[in-house]
Order: sequence, then C-alpha cells, then structure tokens
Amino acid sequence: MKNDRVGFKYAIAGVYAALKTEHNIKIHFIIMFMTLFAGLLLGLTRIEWLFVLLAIGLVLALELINTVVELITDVLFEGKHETAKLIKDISAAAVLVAATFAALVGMIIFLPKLLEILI
Ligand SMILES: Nc1ncnc2c1ncn2[C@@H]1O[C@H](COP(=O)(O)OP(=O)(O)OP(=O)(O)O)[C@@H](O)[C@H]1O
Repeated sequence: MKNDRVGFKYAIAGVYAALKTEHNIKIHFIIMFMTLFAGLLLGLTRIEWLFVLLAIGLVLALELINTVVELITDVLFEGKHETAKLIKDISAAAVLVAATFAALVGMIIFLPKLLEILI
C-alpha cells in the first residue's frame, strides 16, 4: 500500500517534469482544460463524456510516452542518425493519430451543440 503511494508520487512528478520540459504537452493540457470547461458549459451526456475523456486520456498518455521515447533515443544515439529520426518520427505519428481522433470526437460532439446555440 505504501509502495502504491510512493509510485503515485513519482508518477505525478513525471507529469510535472514533462509539463516543464515539453511544450506540446503544455498545449495539450491547456486544450484538455478548455474542452472540459466547454463540456461542463454545454452539458454533455454520460456517453459523450466517456468519448471526450477517452480521447483526452489517449492523447495525454501517448504524449508522455512520446517524450520518453525521445529521451531514450537521445541517450542511445549520439548526433544525427537515420534510425533515431525514424523512431522519433513514428513515435510523433502515434500522437498525431490520437490527436486527430480526439479532434474528430470533439467536432462530432461539440459542433452540433455550438450550432444549436448560434442558429
Ligand atoms: N538524432 C537525430 N537524428 C536524426 N533526426 C533527428 C534526431 N533527433 C531528432 N530528429 C528529427 O527531429 C524531429 C524532432 O525531434 P525532437 O522532438 O527530439 O527534436 P527537439 O529539437 O528535441 O524538439 P523539441 O525540443 O520540440 O522536443 C524528429 O521527429 C526527427 O525527425
């Protein structure tokens, strides 16, 4: 039980460290808070919340893993290296896929509600 608490502490420290060093993660966190705020304002249904939270969680988790991949690659490869480029590009692509999915989920859920208010 004590180990669980310690592990959680290190995990929070990991999020904090990633936020401090990675610009993209900061942007994703800001978008996350804006989306949650918009969701509260527009009154999402339970199912809509599930999709929004799933999409947000997927993007943030992949961002963190992408940061780890970048760090490990920098340690493994000194200077420019074709494989280092491949690893980083593919890892970044994983984030892009999740972010695109999240944007689509956001559009499907939020656009009709926004149009209803505006029209
Ligand atoms: N060692 C390397 N060899 C070849 N290409 C690399 C290498 N490191 C990074 N790149 C290329 O640069 C891109 C950006 O990599 P990375 O995010 O590590 O750069 P960065 O300058 O640290 O950027 P940031 O500080 O925004 O994270 C990679 O997707 C890859 O295409």
